[in-house]
Amino acid sequence: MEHKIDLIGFGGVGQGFVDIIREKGLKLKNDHEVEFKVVSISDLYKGSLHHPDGLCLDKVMNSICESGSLDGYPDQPGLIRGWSTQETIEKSNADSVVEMTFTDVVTGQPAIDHCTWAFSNKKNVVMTNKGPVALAYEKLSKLAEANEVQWLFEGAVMSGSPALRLPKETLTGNEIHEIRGILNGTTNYMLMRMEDGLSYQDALQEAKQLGYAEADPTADIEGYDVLYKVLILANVVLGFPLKREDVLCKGITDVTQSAIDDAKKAGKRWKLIGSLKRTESGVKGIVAPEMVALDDPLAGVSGAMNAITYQCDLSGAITLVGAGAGIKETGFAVLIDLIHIKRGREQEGG
Ligand SMILES: NC(=O)C1=CN([C@@H]2O[C@H](COP(=O)(O)OP(=O)(O)OC[C@H]3O[C@@H](n4cnc5c(N)ncnc54)[C@H](OP(=O)(O)O)[C@@H]3O)[C@@H](O)[C@H]2O)C=CC1
Ligand SMILES: N[C@@H](CC=O)C(=O)O
Repeated sequence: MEHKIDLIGFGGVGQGFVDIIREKGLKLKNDHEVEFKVVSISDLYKGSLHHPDGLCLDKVMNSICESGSLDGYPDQPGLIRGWSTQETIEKSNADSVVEMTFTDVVTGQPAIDHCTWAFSNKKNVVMTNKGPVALAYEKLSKLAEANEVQWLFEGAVMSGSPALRLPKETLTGNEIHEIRGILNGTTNYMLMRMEDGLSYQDALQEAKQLGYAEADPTADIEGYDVLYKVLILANVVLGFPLKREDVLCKGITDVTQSAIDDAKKAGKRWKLIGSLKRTESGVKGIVAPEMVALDDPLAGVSGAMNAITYQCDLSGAITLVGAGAGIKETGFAVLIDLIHIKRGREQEGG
């Protein structure tokens, strides 16, 4: 079965996903009987390409490596250059749109528009962008449902670790009354490197180079990225429409070198924690740094690794530890969502 896709946003994650398809395309075809064909790529500065029969991904990556843009992709009959993102989503022959543009922590745009255009044109959306899920979950879910398409976003929380599919599918039947975890790879990596003696700025620089940080890393260090993940977990896992303004949010900007040294002396370690708790009046969410004791399981989760614990009424506490950020890991999240869409189509007899 062929599954045609548009890639919207072609930065680290987009290119990581393309590399996975280049490496594993044949195996995916053999194991899952699916061939993912990238028919369009649209990026703000790198340009855009569309070919209804599919783009050659080796040539795409050669062009990116040589010029940093898609301009070096060779001409061929049927190739269209220069479509805007809207034209790409509305005019291409793709089955699914993969949205990997930057996460806007105030408006969720332009990614909310990207979803709206895709659903209105009967296209599934897979996304790693957190904005639309955190800010417009109810509205966009309804639009996807009305158009009988799927909206999947496993990569939005803990990149390639199944932080959403685990509670939604494997733990289903439980009542989850509390969720707590380390939900940002950049800050967890920075806190580890600052314990090693690196300055705040050098630690941030490393996290950027490793592809963990947001395009504007203020979102990581001020806690907004965790705030978004907390909103997603509240809406999607707890089914509660928590809003941004309901969550107390504090990042790691006050965690200075001397605060790190004080924690060390006390046999503790700083971690940026996101948590949600059901209360009589709804769901309470908090994002803040905490000093955890070294024997707390969260203390051992280091670097870009993240961890999340779901407190369940039947199965007790279940903790998932895995990558919280990373190019290949987030590319995998896109792949697994696309495989799920393909499985869903099979079940419907499509
Ligand atoms: N990196 C990670 O570990 C993870 C990332 N995510 C999320 O995935 C998304 C992508 O992350 P990542 O690849 O690292 O980020 P990058 O900043 O590397 O890539 C984002 C790309 O989107 C492009 N872009 C921005 N606005 C538009 C637009 N309006 N239309 C088309 N393209 C646009 C940018 O273009 P240009 O640079 O040319 O301006 C850039 O190439 C983000 O939302 C991020 O929050 C989620 C989980 C983990
Ligand atoms: N910037 C984020 C990327 C994944 O969501 C992080 O560091 O966790």
